[in-house]
Amino acid sequence: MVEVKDLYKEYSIKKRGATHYFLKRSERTIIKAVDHVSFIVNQGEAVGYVGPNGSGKSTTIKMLTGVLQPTSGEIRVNGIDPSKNRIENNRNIGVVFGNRSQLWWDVPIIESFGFLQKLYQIPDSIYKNNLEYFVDKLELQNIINRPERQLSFGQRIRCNIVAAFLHNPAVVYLDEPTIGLDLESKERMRNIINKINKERETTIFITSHDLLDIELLCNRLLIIDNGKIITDTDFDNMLKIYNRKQIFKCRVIDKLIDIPMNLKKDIKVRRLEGNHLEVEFDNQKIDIKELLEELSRYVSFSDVSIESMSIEDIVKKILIRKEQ
Ligand SMILES: Nc1ncnc2c1ncn2[C@@H]1O[C@H](COP(=O)(O)OP(=O)(O)OP(=O)(O)O)[C@@H](O)[C@H]1O
Repeated sequence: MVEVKDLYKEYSIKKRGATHYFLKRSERTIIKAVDHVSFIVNQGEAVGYVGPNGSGKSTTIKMLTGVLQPTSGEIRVNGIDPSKNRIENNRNIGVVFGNRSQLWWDVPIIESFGFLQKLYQIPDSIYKNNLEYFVDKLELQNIINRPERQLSFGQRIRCNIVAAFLHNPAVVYLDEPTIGLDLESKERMRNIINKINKERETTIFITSHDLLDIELLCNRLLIIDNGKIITDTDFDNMLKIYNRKQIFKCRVIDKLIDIPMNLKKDIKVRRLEGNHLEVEFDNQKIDIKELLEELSRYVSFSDVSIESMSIEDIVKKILIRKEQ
């Protein structure tokens, strides 16, 4: 279980023109990277931690893994304070940073795994089982005898996934685990993370700008913006609320009169570019016949389709609504 209470982290950066090594408060700018955040993640949950660039995701993960010390607030991961008991905490957790490796650059991958076995004191039987399982599932047979420096980016990430899961951690943090991967590698990665989460009840805490990762892997979504959690929601519940909103797309043949952004209450123009028109409507309040009648007052159209909102649309909407 991951318990986070009133977590706060500020960075202090030098103002332009400040010259001294020890700076007065007036010579520093304070950035509130994580601003009094609280949440609990139960064992076996898969939580997506999502937000715009600079919203505080990596800073949170660094504090959860014990790399950074909070300015104030409390973290307990299975009862352990990560920054005070880093070694003990490391036995419980696995970490994958999409842009950083935890393997040794010049050493064959299998030897890196061997070092990790010693470091985490993984019993031989567990190590052997896990190694066989991951090598097979991630198709690493032909790469584990080569050093990391000889591997492609995708192969390196796959090896790092194994490194994170070898010691059967209770919690795994994944920071942009599929960044830079091709579609097939992303799918393979998601499948294995999903399987481990379901079969071993490993808690998964994942940040990704690819919201399909979140949609396919998580059952709960935390949205952070400017260091604050603005949404903490069960995924199914969120979809139920937002899937009432649907997107009507069509090709405009002729414009009769200028189309306003808000047609009727609950019908909004999302996009009008060239002859491509997209309209958002609430399917609980507006039926299709009513929508078509309303649109026909402004345009004639063809090639009609209706789609549900993507997770990306929903997150954007939540972020925009918060700004207003
Ligand atoms: N070492 C640092 N020193 C000063 N400010 C920092 C430092 N690291 C991060 N920040 C600032 O803290 C805020 C949060 O950054 P963080 O890296 O946690 O965001 P993020 O949500 O992970 O962003 P991204 O999606 O771009 O990776 C940003 O304003 C960032 O500029």
